[in-house]
Amino acid sequence: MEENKIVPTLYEWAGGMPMFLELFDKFYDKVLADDILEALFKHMSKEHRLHVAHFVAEVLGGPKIYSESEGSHFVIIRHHLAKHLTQQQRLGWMQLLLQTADELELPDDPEFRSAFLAYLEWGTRIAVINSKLDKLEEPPDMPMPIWGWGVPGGPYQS
Ligand code: HEM
Repeated sequence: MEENKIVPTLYEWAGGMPMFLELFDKFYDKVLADDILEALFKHMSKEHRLHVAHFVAEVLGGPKIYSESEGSHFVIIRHHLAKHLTQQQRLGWMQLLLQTADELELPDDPEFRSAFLAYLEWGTRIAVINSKLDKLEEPPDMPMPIWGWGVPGGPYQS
């Protein structure tokens, strides 16, 4: 990355809130049509897809809609407790999300995709770990995660 360039957040580079809303809307449509994932999600609330879109957008540098009016990192972890998620389910979740990202033509530059994938790997593995627990020992005011560009430092801007 060149010097003196303003580095956008991952949220901005992805396309902002309209992109996150569409991404998770289409993604959960696919989840409900998926043999492996349907049973897990068939009772999810109407707001589920909106909350996940707001959460991921915030982690990637977007507005604090999730943490200020919908939940917290503690709350999101609590949603996964005792769900006993499997690696097969996690991989199915990842695969459908990445497929949706391609279909919606999220930026596919190596810098963005490697950072986005790193966050998804981290977040889904945390979800699986927490799903094996029955209760949370963490403090309720634990901070929201914040994800950045990692080693590339930003998108390639010529
Ligand atoms: C980055 C990764 C993930 C994020 C950010 C995330 C986010 C969330 C959020 C915000 C909720 C609560 C939604 C609400 O307010 O109604 C939730 C619930 C849930 N998540 Fe995740 N999640 C992730 C990964 C996963 C994975 C990998 C699975 C399983 C394959 C999973 C399964 C579930 C289930 C079963 C629920 C409860 C659904 C219900 O209410 O019936 N999550 N997740």
